[in-house]
Amino acid sequence: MTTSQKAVPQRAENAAGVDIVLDSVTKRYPGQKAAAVDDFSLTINAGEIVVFVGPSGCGKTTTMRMINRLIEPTSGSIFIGGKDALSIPANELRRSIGYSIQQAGLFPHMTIAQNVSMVPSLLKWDKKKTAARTEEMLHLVGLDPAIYLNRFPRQLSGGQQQRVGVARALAADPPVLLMDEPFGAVDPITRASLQDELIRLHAEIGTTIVFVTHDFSEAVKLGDKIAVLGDRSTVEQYDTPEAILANPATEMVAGFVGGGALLQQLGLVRVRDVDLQQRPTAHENDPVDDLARAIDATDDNWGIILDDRDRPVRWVRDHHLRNARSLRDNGVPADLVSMSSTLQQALEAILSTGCVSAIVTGKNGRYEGIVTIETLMAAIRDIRVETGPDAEAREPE
Ligand SMILES: Nc1ncnc2c1ncn2[C@@H]1O[C@H](COP(=O)(O)OP(=O)(O)OP(=O)(O)O)[C@@H](O)[C@H]1O
Repeated sequence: MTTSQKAVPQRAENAAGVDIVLDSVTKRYPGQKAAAVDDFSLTINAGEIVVFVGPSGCGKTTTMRMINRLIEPTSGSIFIGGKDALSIPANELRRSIGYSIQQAGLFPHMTIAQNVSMVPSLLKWDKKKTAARTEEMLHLVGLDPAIYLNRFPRQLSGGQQQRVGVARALAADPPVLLMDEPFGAVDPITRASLQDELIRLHAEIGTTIVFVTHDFSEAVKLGDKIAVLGDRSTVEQYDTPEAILANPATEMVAGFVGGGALLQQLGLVRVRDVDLQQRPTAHENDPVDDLARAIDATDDNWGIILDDRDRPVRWVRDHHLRNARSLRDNGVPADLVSMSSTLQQALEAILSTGCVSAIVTGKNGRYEGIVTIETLMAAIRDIRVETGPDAEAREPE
């Protein structure tokens, strides 16, 4: 195991989500000649995160919104958990599908408690159950109910509002969650930590998630599968991030990810050639509280335990440390890459374990830092600039 937000806790075996099947779905907006979504077919397996990624205007949002019928398809069928979504009254359908959008879409005049409890209230859950669920949801997204329940959205940061948006979308325990660029409006650091939160949350609840983004690195990080969409929601490729990175099916997909040649080029760059990130570390005999505090002070929620020769042995998440008396035997054994590993090896380590980062060791196996999927995406971007079609024509600096 390499270190990972994505791998911990392990995905629920009995996924709570349901299959979604879109069969020849077409949407033609009134007055439009061409369809916005043309004959779209895709099966989304229960409990998976599937990311729709593609250029602006290609039809991602339209496709997603047809699943909860915020947009009615012109033709085609949609089955959710085997039920014909088009034959269920739209309001009823929407209560069974969580929906989270950019800037959270919270009601500004309602408290956080009222926002989160909206769907349970509509479903006429009793007050006690609703209140308990609201608190549970805030805990789940990392917000202390004692502090936030009675606040209004304007009294929260953008990232906190986004967390409340996710809590609201999941409050009634829907088997399906639709997320339309939910993290598009927050800064990159908050965004990375919201992505990590989503991975953790999904592993706990097993909901089927359909996620729309423009950002391929976000798709790689979050997706069990990625659907790369072209014009009118044509499915250019639908596969795991690993398979898409290794074998882009079309030129358009290759344009998004850089192609197989690029992967080989990743094999030419060493881990020592990129900027490593850091996470809090502690030795096995150090006080638990010190590491817990150091982790708390970061935007991520994990750290690394070293042996007495500074070699990484395990990594821990904040929850591993709650009530722990010692760092010894705490956490998850770490798989490692070295400073001389290639970025391709680091990528393989990350992808083969479904992780989002790998711990790096240097001389004598000592801890040096971590490589994340973002580091690799940045390296890919650099390689593209250096070797892209315009590279030769460029003036030397
Ligand atoms: N209500 C509408 N009426 C008419 N045309 C629309 C409507 N909504 C979207 N469209 C058109 O349908 C096409 C697909 O739009 P859609 O919003 O689904 O794309 P998208 O891939 O989600 O785009 P973006 O990434 O920019 O949000 C676009 O050409 C858009 O102009």
